[in-house]
Parts: sequence; structure tokens; C-alpha cells
Amino acid sequence: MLRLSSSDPDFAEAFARVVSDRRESAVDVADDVAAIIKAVRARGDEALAEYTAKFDGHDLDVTGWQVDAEACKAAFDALTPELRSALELAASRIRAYHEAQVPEDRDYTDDAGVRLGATWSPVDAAGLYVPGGRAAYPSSLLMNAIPAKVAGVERLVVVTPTPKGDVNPLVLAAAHLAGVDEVWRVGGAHAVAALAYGTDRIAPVDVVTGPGNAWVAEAKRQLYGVVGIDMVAGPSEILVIADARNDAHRIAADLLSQAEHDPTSQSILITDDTSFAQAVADAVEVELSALATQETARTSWTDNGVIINVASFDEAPALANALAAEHVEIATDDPEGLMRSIRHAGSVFLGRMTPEAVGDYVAGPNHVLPTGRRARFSSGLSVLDFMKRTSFIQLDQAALEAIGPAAVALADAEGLPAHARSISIRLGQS
Ligand SMILES: NC(=O)c1ccc[n+]([C@@H]2O[C@H](COP(=O)([O-])OP(=O)(O)OC[C@H]3O[C@@H](n4cnc5c(N)ncnc54)[C@H](O)[C@@H]3O)[C@@H](O)[C@H]2O)c1
Ligand SMILES: N[C@H](CO)Cc1c[nH]c[nH+]1
Ligand SMILES: [Zn+2]
Repeated sequence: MLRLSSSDPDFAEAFARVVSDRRESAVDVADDVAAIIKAVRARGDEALAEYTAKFDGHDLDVTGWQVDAEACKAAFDALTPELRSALELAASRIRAYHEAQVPEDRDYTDDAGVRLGATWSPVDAAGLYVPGGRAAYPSSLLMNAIPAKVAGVERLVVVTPTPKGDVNPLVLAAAHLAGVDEVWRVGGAHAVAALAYGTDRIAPVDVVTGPGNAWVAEAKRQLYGVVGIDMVAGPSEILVIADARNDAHRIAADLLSQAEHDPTSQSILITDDTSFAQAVADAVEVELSALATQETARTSWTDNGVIINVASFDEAPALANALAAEHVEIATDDPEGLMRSIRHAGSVFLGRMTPEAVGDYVAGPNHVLPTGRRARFSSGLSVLDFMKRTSFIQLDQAALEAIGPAAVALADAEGLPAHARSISIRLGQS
């Protein structure tokens, strides 16, 4: 864990290193991922089976490539009442939030008499990546599938790794609840490549969404263009801005909630109180020792944890904007005031009673969020990621007379006479 203070003479340099040393660039997987994609494109299911044996330790021909709808329903029916109502609460809150994102078509006629507008339509098929390496993620299944359903996507295809061949029943139950059409027991970069190019078994999709580790995130990045993607959602990260009025153990728990995802996850604390900084550092050690995920969380905290002391929270927005973290928790007296100055963040959690983890499961907004500073230019998964917009234009003679001559002039200026002619021929000009 790195301790920094904004009053240190070399702070700017040290902080710049924190900003640039993001995990996805630190873990250099681009070449490995390119080779995996090439193999899946060339050898399809054969390559999928090989990588699954290598990374997940099971033989797909023995354990089965796909989980059928009956097995998903059976898993749902077998849920304890407590888990069933938790899953249903999560699903209904996620659905309500995303239903409000459905865009409206536009259709209007402007002053020149030109009819203009746009219609929204869903993609035909969506590939939903549900992580499953170190932990299983039924919550990510809901976060992927519900907005896709709300958008009106017809074919929902889940890929998820099942290490050692063990399928997580809650993932299957969530697939049943969300109305997923196919569940394939493959994960990693190879699963993303299969969704993009298709194989003999898996028909290709139009868009691949969802979170994953460095290999999954890099595969989506490399395959963008072959297939649509939501954004690059890699190893989790959290920035907590907290004052000394917080309980140190609560803040430590928040930092570790993201550290436990992945050894390359990152947790950062910004505080204006040196004693509180030390109290949180000590509390992290205590909280760590009680975690079943201790090994991963400890590696993440040791390698990528940062505590930054600032003289005043006025310094925090500039630091937060440079970090552009996936999650920003603001546990200060005026969280709203700080949020207004933070422009680059995947999702913001306001106040002392809003731990990030509540957003991971049941708050409603999507937990699939950009990492690796990509909140500078991208947003969390939404209904719009499963839709595209088609504009339309309609003119009559009067409208063409009104705006056509300008188009003719521009076409002539561009040296494109056929363009000019296709307009002028309708204006009665030769
Ligand atoms: N940003 C977000 O919105 C968000 C949301 C949820 C989870 N996450 C992240 O998802 C990730 C889940 O990771 P996970 O590992 O548990 O599951 P995962 O499903 O993302 O990855 C596991 C798969 O990675 C592949 N893999 C592992 N080692 C490999 C190697 N050396 N070479 C090639 N491929 C390899 C294997 O196929 C394995 O099945 C975490 O990093 C977590 O932080 C991010
Ligand atoms: N924090 C993750 C996004 O980075 C989402 C998640 C799912 N389950 C638990 N957490
Ligand atoms: Zn989480």
C-alpha cells in the first residue's frame, strides 16, 4: 500500500504514477489475448474446449457445453426463500431503473418543411459475459440481462466460466429469472471471441456486454468493431473520499469490498486527516484477517492500495477527475458539493450510509462500469448499449427547393458532380 501526502514535494510526480500505473496496463495481456482470439477464429469449438481445459480445468464434452432452460428453472425453484426474494428484489429494482432509460423516437417537421427524426431499435442478439473465475456473479447476470430485455433484444446469450466444471446454481436461477435464452459454460477471452465470430455451436451475436478480468476486458477491447461492446469493464476499483467523522472500520470494509474482486483491483482513500488515514490503514489489517477472500484482497491492497492525505477536500475533485475511478464513495459532511465537481467517475455513492456494495446488488443502477480511467469517456452499462438509432429524412418539392441548392453548391465545391446532379435533377436544373 502506498501512502502519499499532497504536501510532499514530490506528490505531483508520485500521484501521476498512480494515475498512469493502472492495472490493465500493468498486467500486459494484449499479446496473449490476440493469440486466443486468433485461435478461436481459426478453430472455433476445438479451441474453446482446449482453453476451457487449460484455464477452467474441465472437459466440455464431459461436463457439457450448455446449460438448458430446465436446469435453470430447477435452480430457481430450488432457491431458499431468502435468496429467492433477494434475487427478485434486485431484479425488480434493476428493471425499474433501466425502464426509465428507454429512449423515445423523434419525428418533427422543421421550418424549411423538412421532416426529420430518429427511431431506436434493439440489436438482434446480445452476448452477456458473466464472470466466474474467482467468484460467481449472479448479480452481473441480472445487470447484463435486464437492460437487454428492457431494450427488446430477442436472443440473450450468456457465457460464463465454470471452474472445475462446477456450475453456480444462483447464476442459473438468475438466468431463469431474467429470461436468458442460452447459457454456455465458457469464459475468458476465448468466450468473448466465440460470441464475436461465432463457432459451430455458438451463433455470433451483435453486441458483447459485461464485466470481467483483464483477459476478458482486453478481448472486448480488441474485438470492438467485429462486434459492438458496452465499454471496457475490467478489474474493479474504488476511490473513497472520507473525513475523520467516519468509522475507520467501515471505510476499511469499503476499500476491501473492491480489493477482494481481483489481485489487480485498486482501492484508494483520500482523507483530510492524518490520524484517520492511519486508523483506516490499521483497520484494513484487522478487517483483512477476517475475510475468506483474504489472499486476493491482501494482494490487491498491498500492490495497488493507496492512501492520500490532502490538506483540504478542495483538492479532492482534481485528484478524483484524474483517477476517473469506476466507483467514488463520498463520505463527508457535504458529499453533494464534492460530487458536483467530480466529472469523471463510473458511479458515485453519496454519504456515510451508502456503501458501494449496495450498488453492486440492489440499488438499481448498473454495476457494469468502466475501469482503467475509462470513465473519462464512457459510462456504465445501460439500455442504450443494446439499441441503436436510425435517423430518417423526408422532403417534398418545396423542402428540396428550400435547402437543395445549398447542397448542390457544397457538392460542386467537393468535386462530386453526381451528388450535385441527383439533387439538381429534382429541382428542374440541368
Ligand atoms: N468493472 C465492472 O463493472 C466489474 C463488475 C464485476 C466484476 N468485475 C471484475 O470481473 C473480474 C472477475 O474476474 P474472475 O477472474 O473472477 O472471472 P472472469 O470470468 O472474468 O475470468 C475468469 C477466466 O479468465 C480466464 N483466464 C484466467 N487466467 C488466464 C490466463 N492466464 N490467460 C488467459 N485467460 C485466463 C479463464 O478463462 C477464466 O475462466 C474481476 O476482475 C472483477 O473485479 C468488474
Ligand atoms: N463491484 C463490481 C463492479 O466492479 C460488481 C460486483 C458484483 N458482485 C459484487 N460486486
Ligand atoms: Zn463488487
